[in-house]
Amino acid sequence: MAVKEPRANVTGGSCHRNIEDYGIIGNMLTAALVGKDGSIDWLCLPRFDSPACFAALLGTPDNGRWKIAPRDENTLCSRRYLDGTAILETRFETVTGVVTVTDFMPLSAEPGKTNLVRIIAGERGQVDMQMELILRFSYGQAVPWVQRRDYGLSAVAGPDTVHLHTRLALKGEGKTTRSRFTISQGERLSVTLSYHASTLVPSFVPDSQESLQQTTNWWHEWSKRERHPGGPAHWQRALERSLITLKLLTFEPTGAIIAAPTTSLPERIGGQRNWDYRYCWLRDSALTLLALLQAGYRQEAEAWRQWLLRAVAGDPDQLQIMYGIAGERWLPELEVPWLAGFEQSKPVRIGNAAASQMQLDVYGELFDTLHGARVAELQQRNEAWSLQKVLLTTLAQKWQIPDQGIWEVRGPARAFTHSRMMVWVAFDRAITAAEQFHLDGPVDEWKGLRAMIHDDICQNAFDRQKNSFVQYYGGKTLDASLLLMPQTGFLPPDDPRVLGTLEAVENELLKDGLMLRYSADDAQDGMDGGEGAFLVCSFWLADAYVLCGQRDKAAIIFERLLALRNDLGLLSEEYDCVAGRMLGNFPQAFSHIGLINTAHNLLRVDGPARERAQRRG
Ligand SMILES: OC[C@H]1O[C@H](O[C@H]2O[C@H](CO)[C@@H](O)[C@H](O)[C@H]2O)[C@H](O)[C@@H](O)[C@@H]1O
Repeated sequence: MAVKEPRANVTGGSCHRNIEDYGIIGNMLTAALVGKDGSIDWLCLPRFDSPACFAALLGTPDNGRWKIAPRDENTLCSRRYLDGTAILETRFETVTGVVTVTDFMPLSAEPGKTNLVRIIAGERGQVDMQMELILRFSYGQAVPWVQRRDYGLSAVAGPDTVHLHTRLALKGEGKTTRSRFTISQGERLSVTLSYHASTLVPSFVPDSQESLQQTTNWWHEWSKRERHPGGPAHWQRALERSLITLKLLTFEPTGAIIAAPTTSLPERIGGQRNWDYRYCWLRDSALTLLALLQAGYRQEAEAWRQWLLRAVAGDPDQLQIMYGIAGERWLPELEVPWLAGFEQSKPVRIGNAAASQMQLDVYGELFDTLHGARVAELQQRNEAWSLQKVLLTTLAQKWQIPDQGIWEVRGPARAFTHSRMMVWVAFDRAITAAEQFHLDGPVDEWKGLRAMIHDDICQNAFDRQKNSFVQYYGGKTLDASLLLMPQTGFLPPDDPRVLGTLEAVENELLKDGLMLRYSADDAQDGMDGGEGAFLVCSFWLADAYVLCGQRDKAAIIFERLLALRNDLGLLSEEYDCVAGRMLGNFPQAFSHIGLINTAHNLLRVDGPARERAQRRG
């Protein structure tokens, strides 16, 4: 259901609205963020990780945007996705009438070509409208060569060409293309932006209405495949939206899954915790895959496994924690000096230096996921098992090396408890896989290592005074990732050390009812200033409650988290409880994975947390 709300100051010159004011549309090659005010402020072409041609999200309108909205700024705005689709409809109500703008990206038949269609429909009375198109390639910097065409216009900037197809009268004003028009009840107009590489031939959308129908049908077919766990209607709607959002974060040509389609949406307004998430983290994508798999989406799981085997192929010592969407390894981190940043949160970064970090937990996530895939009877692949055996040989040598941990700290490397626990998971799942599926390997040796790692963690990471495990060996601080202990099967949920940790984490990291991932003040994570509550950690708290038999508390926190979603059902990475607004990249896979898993944990006796714990050897 669309939520009607008054719009304040959303059509003025500044682009800065809240993160939750955006919706996402996409075609599994790239994605765009559409503001409540009808402005598309973020679009990278041709791929998720390509330079943006609309970058107003991280700067000013002059960094590129495409806005279609009533001329009258005094409008009521509401929006919704068409049921079971990624097609976004924004409805504007003015004193003279009502108009809807329907935005979508048809699925591309040719890789590298993208169309973005906007259909404007008069619903009641008459509405005076305006369109403003500011194309700035190369992350909001390069002004293209624009030419008028009988179908609209073409714009070329080096490797990139777009065409605008429309019957609207266009007018060039400075470096902006504008159109003013009136739409009456029953009238429909459409504008399509078509992208292709400058050396290729364009592909047009001949009939926008037909394309809308085809795109709707495609999404309906996809949504129908979902395995519903039942539950209250609003939970089911939330699950469906989260699954569609995860699907939008998959890169169809390779099967890669990105962490989020944006870069540098800040984890603290005005701060420097601004990172590029348009890449494929082994951790995030493995967890996405498990979430898709349990909802019945096996095809995506198989495609990701193929991506994985290609990406990590080669020398096991060169395993990275993240890759580009085609498996690229070199993701140098650069700053974009001409973009002012979301609400002046600088720098804007592209690329991510975390790619060269050591994070031992990824081994555990990989092994857990590959084991989950085997259990789900995805097609068996011998090369996957060969790769796993080689990785364990490397891991056996380096599991004691301090690392950067799940949170990718930029401070000192440490013996992080979560990293070591996930190393234990890697050996544990390998043992289970070998025994359950009769796969060959030095199982006794692995069992010895598994026992040694377990003892090591229990001796060095448990603080008797606090009656809790701690973030790293010898440390005093806590970490929300410790909540995963019972669901990895490392210790049973009724173990007094697990219950002690749950209580300590609640006491120290639960702020305003939401979880911090750690206390940034004493974490020495290499960055200044704190950050918001990290949403996936609150879902983990709910999962721990379910496992520890505190289901009512789990349901309360789950409802609280559902209420934080924006009016379209989307979540960013973090939440600022004081300001009551979203923080961090958006929409973020991690947060939506959390939502899906917790819903299943609450609804099914054999939910994913319990299922995961039972994978223990
Ligand atoms: O907080 C510092 C780090 O923040 C980012 O990493 C976070 O996002 C990743 C993708 O969702 C996730 O895998 C990781 O656990 C999170 O901490 C950023 O990408 C890093 O460069 C940065 O060091």
